[in-house]
Amino acid sequence: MTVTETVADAEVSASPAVNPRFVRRLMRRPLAVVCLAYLAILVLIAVVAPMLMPHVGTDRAGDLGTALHGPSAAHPLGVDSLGRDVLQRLLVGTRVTLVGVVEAMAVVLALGIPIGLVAGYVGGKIDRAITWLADLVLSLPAIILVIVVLSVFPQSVTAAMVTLGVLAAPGLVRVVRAATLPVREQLYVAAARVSGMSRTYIITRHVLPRVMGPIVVQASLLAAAALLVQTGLAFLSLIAAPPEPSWGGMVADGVGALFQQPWLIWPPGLAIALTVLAFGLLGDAVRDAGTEGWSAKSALPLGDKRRGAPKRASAVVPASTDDSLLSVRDLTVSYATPTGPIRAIDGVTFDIARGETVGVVGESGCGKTTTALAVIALLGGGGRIDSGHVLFDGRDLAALSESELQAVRGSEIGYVSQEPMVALDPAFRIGWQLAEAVRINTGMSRAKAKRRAVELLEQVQLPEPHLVARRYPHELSGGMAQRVVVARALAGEPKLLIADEPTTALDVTIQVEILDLMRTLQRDRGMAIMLVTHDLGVVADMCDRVVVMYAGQVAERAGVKELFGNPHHPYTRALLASNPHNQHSSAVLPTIPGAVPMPGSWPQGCHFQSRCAHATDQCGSGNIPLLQIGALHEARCLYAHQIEGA
Ligand SMILES: Nc1ncnc2c1ncn2[C@@H]1O[C@H](COP(=O)(O)OP(=O)(O)OP(=O)(O)O)[C@@H](O)[C@H]1O
Repeated sequence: MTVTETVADAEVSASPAVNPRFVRRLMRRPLAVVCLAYLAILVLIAVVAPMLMPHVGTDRAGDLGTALHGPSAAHPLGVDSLGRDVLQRLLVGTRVTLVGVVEAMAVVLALGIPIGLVAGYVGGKIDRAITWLADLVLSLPAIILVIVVLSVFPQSVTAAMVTLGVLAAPGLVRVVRAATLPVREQLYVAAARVSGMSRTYIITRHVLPRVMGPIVVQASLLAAAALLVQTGLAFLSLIAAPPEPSWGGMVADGVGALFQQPWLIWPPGLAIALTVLAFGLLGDAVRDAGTEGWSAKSALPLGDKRRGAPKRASAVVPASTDDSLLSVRDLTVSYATPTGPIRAIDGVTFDIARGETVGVVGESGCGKTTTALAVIALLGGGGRIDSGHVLFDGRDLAALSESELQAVRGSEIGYVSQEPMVALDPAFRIGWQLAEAVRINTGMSRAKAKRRAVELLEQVQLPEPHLVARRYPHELSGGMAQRVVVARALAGEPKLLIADEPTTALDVTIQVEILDLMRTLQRDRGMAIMLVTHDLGVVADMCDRVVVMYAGQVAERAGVKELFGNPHHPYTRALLASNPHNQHSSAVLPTIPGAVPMPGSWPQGCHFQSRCAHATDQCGSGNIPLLQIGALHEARCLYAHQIEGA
């Protein structure tokens, strides 16, 4: 048996919902076991008791001579005011009580979970509309509406409990929405989108399992509330009319005979209290067992900047250069802020040819990540492409719909982020996550996709790939996790790999290994790479061409040797001078005074002028164009031709 066949049998496809580890964790909790056993017995009683004792539901009276007798051998829980056996009525009354709870909960869950997930995940206007509607429904007086419904459907348990379910669902909607918001920002959700997965698939596979904890807790509280409302309505004889036994009705009987036989309220009262307690304690135990297995590392938020970019109408699309795989043309991106939109990317243009590695460099805040995310339309936090084109293999990605983009992401463009640990879903085994990406991007069968997952792990040089496939993300080191993320990016055999600082979170020796791996994969597959990095050493080592970005603009672009040997923009020169790789003496490392201006506070004219030793008055007026220095060399500086050599 080969390594790949072994994993096909392995637990690659285990999902948290059926995860035996979860069941084991739950069963380790004595309270959970007791509550489960109690509720299981109740369900059994609800099913069996009415069948074994059909007369109990219709008996208007029993032996009146024994009425209000306390517990005895013949009647272990005593006799009610009409001479009927309390134990029998309690057992048969379980059905109507539980059916009411199940009906209400079915409605609450069927409405609350999907609507809450959509509100939290999709956001925007849909979220606002759902939240408004939920608040409106929650402000309605539930009990009064239930009573109004009962006036139309007298004594109908179903009508009462369905109405209650509809009125209680907004509470669950709010909880699910609130739990979905942070999950939506997780890198592994963005990674799933980059892998080409549909919105519905991501919501059900990646978001829903992570919000199950709050759902279970809220559902258990709502079940307890539904039980109390149901028994309350029965107490008032609004549902389950006598002689039908119900726990609420039995409490009412007990209250009627409180002074002659106070014992009568104890059996139904205790049954109600214990069942409410069981729902609550079980909910807590399920939540704790479910979250215990997740790695704390997975909780790192993605940050504001990685969510879907709105689609933009296509204008006249310029042609890309002949051999270009990716041609970014005059790309302008802005972020919505409380004070209005601010421009973060201003007219960025560059090309990446097939099989070529292009480095995008610049200080923090220059717009490298925004540019990378705009290419695959994964801008977040109110980011949108205002103008420009992202021409990829003949199509303008900036004008495609979300579903068209799904077909490109993952299968044609892979994405590797800087935080491998949070780019993997902590709830799934590595093999499952890779197989899922393979299946979605290639349409392979499940069995083939599992084998391909292990092949990919072999290709990224992970030792014992079949064992790695069985592990969860928190069981991997940072370097291993980044190899897995690279493997997943390769699942669809992309033509372009966007690597956004792929080694930043790794230590130095692992950085070298990951870069070597990317180089090897690129050579073997002829894939193009867009490498976003701060590290000029990495650029020199890996790239064919370089795009230097400063404050949202391209400051200079050239072939790597040309740029390092003959930089013409003062910013490029300053960056190279402050590069520790260039320092051969023990002299103090030069730094660039000042800081990159924030979007919204860019100066008129040259964005670099306030930090530039060559700046003149002329630099502060008008747009500074990119000047041609050589065939493939341009710099955005009025004095570019006067500035020579490194
Ligand atoms: N959601 C957002 N809302 C407002 N401004 C944002 C948002 N995301 C990013 N920005 C701003 O856009 C600018 C460019 O950010 P970006 O992350 O693209 O820069 P970067 O060069 O990739 O930086 P780093 O190397 O630190 O990742 C920054 O000034 C940043 O503060």
